[in-house]
Amino acid sequence: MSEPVLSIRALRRVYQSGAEELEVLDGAELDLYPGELVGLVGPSGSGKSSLLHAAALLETPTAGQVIIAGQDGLALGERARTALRRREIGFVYQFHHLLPELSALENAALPLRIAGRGAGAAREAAKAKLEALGMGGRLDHRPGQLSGGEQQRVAIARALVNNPRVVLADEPTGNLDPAHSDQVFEALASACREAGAAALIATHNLALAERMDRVLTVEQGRLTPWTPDA
Ligand SMILES: Nc1ncnc2c1ncn2[C@@H]1O[C@H](COP(=O)(O)OP(=O)(O)OP(=O)(O)O)[C@@H](O)[C@H]1O
Repeated sequence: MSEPVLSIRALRRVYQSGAEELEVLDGAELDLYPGELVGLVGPSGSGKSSLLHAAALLETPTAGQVIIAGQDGLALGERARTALRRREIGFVYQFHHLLPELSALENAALPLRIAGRGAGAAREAAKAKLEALGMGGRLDHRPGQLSGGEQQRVAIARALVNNPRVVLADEPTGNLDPAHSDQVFEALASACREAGAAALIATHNLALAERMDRVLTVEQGRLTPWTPDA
C-alpha cells in the first residue's frame, strides 16, 4: 500500500474564550492516501474547520503532528512551513476569496506566480485548469462578473494549479444552491481525480458526502468513520 500523503497524529486544539477553555480536537488521527476523496461531516461547531486549518498548516494546533508528504510540518520554521504548504496543499474555502481586480485567469495563475513561475507558463497552466473545469469561456472575466458557482470553479482551479498532492476544502459548495452545489462538487471531485490529488472535503451536504470514497466525522474531538445510517 502506498504511503499516506497527509497524516495527522494526536491533534489537539483548545481555544481560550475568556476564562473558559474549549477543547475542540483531542486525539484526532488521520491518514489520507494518494488519490482518495474523503468527506468530513458533523454538526456546526464540531471542529471541521479547525481540523482543516491545522492540516493545511494555516494554524498551529495546541499539540500534535501534521505530516505532509513525509515532512512534519509543525516542526518546520515559518518559511519552510509556508513552502511546504504552497507546494503540497491546495485549499478551497466556502467563500472564494478571489482577488476582485484580477481576471479568472490571473486569479488561477496566482499561486504559480508567487512560486516564481514565469507569466506565460503560469497563464498556460491556469488556462488548462480553468478549461478542464468548464471555465474556458470566462478566462478574462473578473470575479464580480461571474456567478457563485463560476467563482468557486476559479477558486478550485487556483487551488489545483500547481498540482498539489493534497486538496483541503472547507464547505466548498456551502454558499451555492443545490443544483450548482452538485455541479461544483462534481467539478472539484473530477479535478482531484484527474490530478491524482487526495482530498479532504468538509460538507453539510450528506448526499455529496456519500459520493466520496469514505466519510469521517468529528466526535468528541476525534475523527471517526461515518456511515449514512449511523
Ligand atoms: N479562534 C477561535 N477562538 C475561540 N473559539 C473558536 C475559534 N475558532 C473556532 N472556535 C470554536 O471552536 C468550535 C469549532 O469550530 P470549527 O469552526 O472548527 O467548527 P466547524 O465544525 O467547522 O463548524 P461549521 O460547520 O459551523 O463551519 C466552535 O465552537 C467555535 O466556536
